[in-house]
Amino acid sequence: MSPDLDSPVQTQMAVAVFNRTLSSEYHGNKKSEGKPAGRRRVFVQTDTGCVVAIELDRGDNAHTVKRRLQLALNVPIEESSLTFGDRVLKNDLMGVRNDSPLLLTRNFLHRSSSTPCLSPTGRELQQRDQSGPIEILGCSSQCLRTKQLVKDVVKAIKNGVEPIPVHSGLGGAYYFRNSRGESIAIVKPTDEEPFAPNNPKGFVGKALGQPGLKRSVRVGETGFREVAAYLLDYDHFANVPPTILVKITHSVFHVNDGVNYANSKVHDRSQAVSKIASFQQFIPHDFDASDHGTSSFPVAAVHRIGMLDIRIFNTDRHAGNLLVRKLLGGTGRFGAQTELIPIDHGLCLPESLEDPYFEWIHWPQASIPFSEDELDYIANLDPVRDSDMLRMELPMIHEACLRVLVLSTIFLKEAAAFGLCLAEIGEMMSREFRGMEEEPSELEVVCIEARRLVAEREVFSLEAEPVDEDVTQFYIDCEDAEPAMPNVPPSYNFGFKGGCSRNLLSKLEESLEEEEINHNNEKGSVEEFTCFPPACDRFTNVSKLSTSLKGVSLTEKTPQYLLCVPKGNDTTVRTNNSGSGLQSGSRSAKEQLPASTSFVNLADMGEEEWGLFLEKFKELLYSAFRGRKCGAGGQRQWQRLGASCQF
Ligand SMILES: Nc1ncnc2c1ncn2[C@@H]1O[C@H](COP(=O)(O)OP(=O)(O)OP(=O)(O)O)[C@@H](O)[C@H]1O
Repeated sequence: MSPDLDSPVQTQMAVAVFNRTLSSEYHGNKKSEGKPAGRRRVFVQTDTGCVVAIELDRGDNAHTVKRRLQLALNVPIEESSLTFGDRVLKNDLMGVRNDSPLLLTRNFLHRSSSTPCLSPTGRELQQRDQSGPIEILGCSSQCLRTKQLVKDVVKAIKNGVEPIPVHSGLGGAYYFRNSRGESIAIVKPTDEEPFAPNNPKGFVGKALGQPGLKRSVRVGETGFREVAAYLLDYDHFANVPPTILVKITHSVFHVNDGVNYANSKVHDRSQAVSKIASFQQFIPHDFDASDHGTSSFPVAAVHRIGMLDIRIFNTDRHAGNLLVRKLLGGTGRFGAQTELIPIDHGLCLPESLEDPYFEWIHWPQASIPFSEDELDYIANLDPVRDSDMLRMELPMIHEACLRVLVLSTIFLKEAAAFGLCLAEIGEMMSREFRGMEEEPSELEVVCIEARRLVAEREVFSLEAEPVDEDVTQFYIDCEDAEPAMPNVPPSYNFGFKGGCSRNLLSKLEESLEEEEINHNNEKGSVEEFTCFPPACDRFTNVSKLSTSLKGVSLTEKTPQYLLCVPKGNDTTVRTNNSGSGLQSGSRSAKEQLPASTSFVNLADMGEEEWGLFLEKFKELLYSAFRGRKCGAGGQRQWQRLGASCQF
C-alpha cells in the first residue's frame, strides 16, 4: 500500500519517522521529562488536517523541520509555510514550546479533489506511532482536573469502549466515555469544524487557516478559543467546563474521501486517525436554554455568563450553547432552580470587532443591576494579565484576538463602574439593523472616533517634526497607495484588504477567491476586496463623517460612510445611512446578511498607537455611557423587557 500522509489516517506512520523517544501512555504535563535539554516535540498539522509529531533538536530551525516534512509529505519546501499563531517561522524556532501545534500550509492552495497529495516515502514509515492515544498540548495547573478524565478515557479506549458521534451542531464532535460507558468528555477535532476539510456534516470547502464561518475566526482555530474561555473563567465563576487542547488518535474520527486522497483512494474507516482537538468535560444536563422558559435561571448565573461573554466578545452565545441542569429544591422565579453551563466558545475572541451574539440580552435577569460581588470581580479583572496568561498558555493565539480581549474587558470594567447593567453593556456592543443595513455598534462608534483622534494627533506630530525628503516621499507614496503604518507587524493587519495593511489572512482570502474565480471562470465575478479605502482615506472619511462624540449622544452615529461587504461571491461597496433609532432585534434578518463587515480595525496599530488609542477610547467612554443612560437606551430597554417576559 502506498500511504498518503496528507490524510490524517496515515499519521501513525508519519509520526514514526520523526519519533525517537516517545513511548508513554500520554504525555500531558510530563512535557520535558526524559528529554535532553533543548529537545522538544511539536505537532505539525497540514492544512487538510494531517497531524505529524516531530522531535526537535537544539540545532533545528524552520528550514530543517520543513526538510523533514518534505521527506515525509513530499511537499516542496519553497511551496510551504510553517506557521505558529501570528508567526510564519522563517528560521529560529524560539518561542515554539514543547507540544506546540504548528500549521503547515501550502502557499499555492489547491482545493479541488485533484489536489496533489502530500505522499510519504520510505519503508520505515510503516512503523507504528509510539505516542499515546491522547497527548495534552500545553498544560497549566488549570488542567489538573482534566488529566484524570484523560486517563479514564484512555483506559476505556483500551477496553474497547467506543466514542459516540454527536449528531447536533454543525461541526464534528464525539462523546468519549469511561470504562462504565458513561460520557465524560466531548472532543471536537479542529479539522472537522464547519468548512474544515474533514467536516462530517457536509460543511466543507476551506483549508485550515482560512477565514471560517465567522471571517474573523480562521478555520481550525476554534479549539484554542474553547480553551481560552476556560482559562479566562477564573474561579470557575461562569461555570465553563474544564477544557484542554489535545492530539487524540481514534478510528471514530471523520475523514472525507476525496479531500485527503489523491487517485480516489477510499478511506479505510477502521484505521486510527490522529487529530488536534478540544477536549472538554462532559456535563450531564437536562436540556439547553432553547428548550425552556428562562424564568428559572438564576440572576447570578446569567450575570456571570454575560460578564464572560463580554470579556471574550462571544459571537455565538445562542440558547443552545447554554446547558441547563435542574436542581432539586429550587426556590422559584429567578431562584436557584437550575444551573447553567456555558459551552461552545469556539467563536469567541475574533480577530476584529464583529457583531457579538448574546442570547441573554433579552432576558430580564440581564437588566437587574450587578451585585457587589460581581462588581468586585469585574473591578479585579486585569486585561493585561489576561493577555499575558493567554500568550503563555496558548502561544499560538493571535495578537489581534488579545486586542479584542483587552478592549472588551476595559469596556466591561468602565461600563460596570459607571453603573450600567449587563443588558445595557451587551446592547452597546451589538450592531443595529435597519432594513438590511447593518450599522456599527456604540462600542464600534467609540473605537472609530478614538482612531480618528489618534490619527489626528499623529498628523499634528508629523507636521511639527522636521522630516527628511525620503520620509516625505514615503508619506506621499503612502497617500497614493497605502496608509502609513509604522511598526505594523504584517500579521496584525486583519480586516481590510488592499494597501500596506494586507495581512496573511487577507492574502489567503484573496488566494482562495482568485482560485474560485479561476475555478468557476465566471465572467465579471472578479472579487474586489480592495474597495475599502486605504487607511489614510478611511480616517479622512471617518473624520468627515463622524461627529465629535464629546457632549454628543453616541447613539447618533456616523451619518454616512463607506463599508465593504463581501457578499457570497461578490463584494459590494455600499453607503450606510444611520441615525438614532431602535434596534430591530431581528436575528433572522441579521442572519441573512454576510456577517463580515469590519467597521473598525484594531489590529493594524503599532504598539504605541494602540496605547494611545486605548487612552482615547477610555476618555470617550464616559460620554458614550451618558448617552446610553439619557438617550435611546431607556426606550430600548422597555422594548426588550416587554418582548422578553416569557414566564
Ligand atoms: N461540555 C458538554 N457537556 C455535555 N454536552 C455537551 C458539552 N458540549 C457540547 N455538548 C453537546 O454537544 C452538542 C454539540 O456541541 P457544540 O454546540 O459545542 O458543537 P458545535 O458543532 O460547535 O455546535 P454549533 O453548530 O451549535 O456551533 C451540544 O448541543 C450539546 O448538546
